[in-house]
Amino acid sequence: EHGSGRRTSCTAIPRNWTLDPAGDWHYRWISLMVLPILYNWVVLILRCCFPEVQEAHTGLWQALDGLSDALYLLDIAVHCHTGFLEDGILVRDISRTRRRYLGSWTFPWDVMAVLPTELLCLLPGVPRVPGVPAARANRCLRVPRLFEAFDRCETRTGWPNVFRMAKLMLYLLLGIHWHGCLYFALSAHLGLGVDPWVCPSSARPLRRYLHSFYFSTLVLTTVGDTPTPQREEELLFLTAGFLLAVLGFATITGSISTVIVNLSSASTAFYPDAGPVRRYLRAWGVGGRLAGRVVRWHQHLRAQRKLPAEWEVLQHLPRGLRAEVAASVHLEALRRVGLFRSWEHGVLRQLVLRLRPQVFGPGEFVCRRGDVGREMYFIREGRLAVVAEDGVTQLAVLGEGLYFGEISLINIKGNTAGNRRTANILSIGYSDLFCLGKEDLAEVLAEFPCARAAMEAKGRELLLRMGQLDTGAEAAALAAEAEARRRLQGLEVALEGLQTRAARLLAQLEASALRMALRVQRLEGGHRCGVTPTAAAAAAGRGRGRSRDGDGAGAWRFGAVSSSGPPAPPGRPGAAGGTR
Ligand SMILES: Nc1ncnc2c1ncn2[C@@H]1O[C@@H]2COP(=O)(O)O[C@H]2[C@H]1O
Repeated sequence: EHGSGRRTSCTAIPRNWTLDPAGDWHYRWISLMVLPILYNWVVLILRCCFPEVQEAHTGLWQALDGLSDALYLLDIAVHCHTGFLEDGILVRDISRTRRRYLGSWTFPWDVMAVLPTELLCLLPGVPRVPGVPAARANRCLRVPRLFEAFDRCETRTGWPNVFRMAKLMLYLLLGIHWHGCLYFALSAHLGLGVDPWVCPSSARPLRRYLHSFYFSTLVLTTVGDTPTPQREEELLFLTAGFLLAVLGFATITGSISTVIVNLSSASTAFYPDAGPVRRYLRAWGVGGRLAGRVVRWHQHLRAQRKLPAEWEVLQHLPRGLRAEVAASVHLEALRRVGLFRSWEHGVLRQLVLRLRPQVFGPGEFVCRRGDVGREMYFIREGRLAVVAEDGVTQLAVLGEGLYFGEISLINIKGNTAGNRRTANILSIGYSDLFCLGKEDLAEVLAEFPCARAAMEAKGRELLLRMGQLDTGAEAAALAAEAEARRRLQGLEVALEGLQTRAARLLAQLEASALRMALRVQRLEGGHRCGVTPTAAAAAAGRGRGRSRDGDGAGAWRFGAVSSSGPPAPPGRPGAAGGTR
């Protein structure tokens, strides 16, 4: 979590260390900060309203107050050293994190929460009570940090709904605690035990507190079974309490019901709801055994924790993360499929995203002979029978780690059924399958010719056994394939020969162009100061370049002898002057 390795001379902590706001250490720290904040929220009001509690343990309160203040101050330092995200990158520069915190809205609140307001008691005229609790009321201003800690914990915990319930209960208890303390303060102001409504004058502070807490529970839970208020102050206090109960408690109980609804909706997100299907069946008058099978199928999913709708649950995750989650859940099961055993981890991770879990109940046909094949299946759990045309005779039983339904998808030569199912497949008990679509299978097999070969070999064997392989057609297809391959090879060889010939012709053309240039130079040499061999060669070279561009022989214009002359080759000053 450190910004750099620079260390102070007296401590092992680097001076410019920073915390990652999403990291573990930050989480631990804000979880720790819950304690002093709750301490101030619970104890200050208690000490204010129950002076005997304050006086009985003055030393303890002073020590705890000091500790809470130290944590508050330390939290400001932690704030200054907490990184932040900018363009998705964590900024760990201390000067920037500090500047950001000082400019944030929380900073003034944090400072106000640690101001030593109890020093006001030292002013002349103010009664000198050590650690006056009311003067420390500003310590309750740290509550945003408490909410931050709760939010973080809610996202991290594996039991968010339990946590939400616990949080609501805490708010509830805190509300009753504050109301009880205020009730006792009012009772003490009016006189303890002067009428049935106020707190009785009991000797023990615990008893007084418990009575107040009980009274407030009755008021705030709107039970209302309290003694009738006698005085105006009592009437006002009770009315305010009931109003608070209506508003606050309605909110809290509403939140609790939301949590409960969330609990049930979380499970319906995992498992399909049987209700609508049952209502649909009832609406169409479908009952009896079929409706029973539908109900039993839904029950099986819940009882065995089978999640056929898991992709809907994961759909909002980015693809890479989804692949990792799916792989961590299903990879072990995929490894048990013989076909995949030798496949690489990365490939299986890609494959797992294409697989759809499906659960079939007892006696259900997964596919029927003659249907067009659109997907194949890998058996994760369960037993399935290959059933003869009579629908009863079992030709084979397939179990965990095997696959079926591939023959109609992979176009085996000589397969008389074409793209139609060659057999009936019946689920004997409940079968948990992975389903792979035809297009997805084609893509996977294109990447893995070995897997295709293995599948084709197995499929051929089955077709042969079932008498659905036309060996003549297979041989003809193989021969046609071999012939096509042979022709293709022939065409490739011919093409290669043509390319060689074309290259040779081009070379000949260039050579003759060069020869011609030299001859022209020699012919002109007698009359004028002629073209140098170098310039002629350069001109020939230019001609070569053109002819390659497709300009052909027409591009040769004896540039070497034109009035402008060819440009001088780089690095040879004076060469241009030597063209004539
Ligand atoms: N005798 C058999 N033993 C095992 N599996 C079979 C047998 N006959 C057919 N199958 C499988 O059942 C599947 C039915 O659909 P397909 O024809 O697509 O592919 C078939 C094979 O995968």
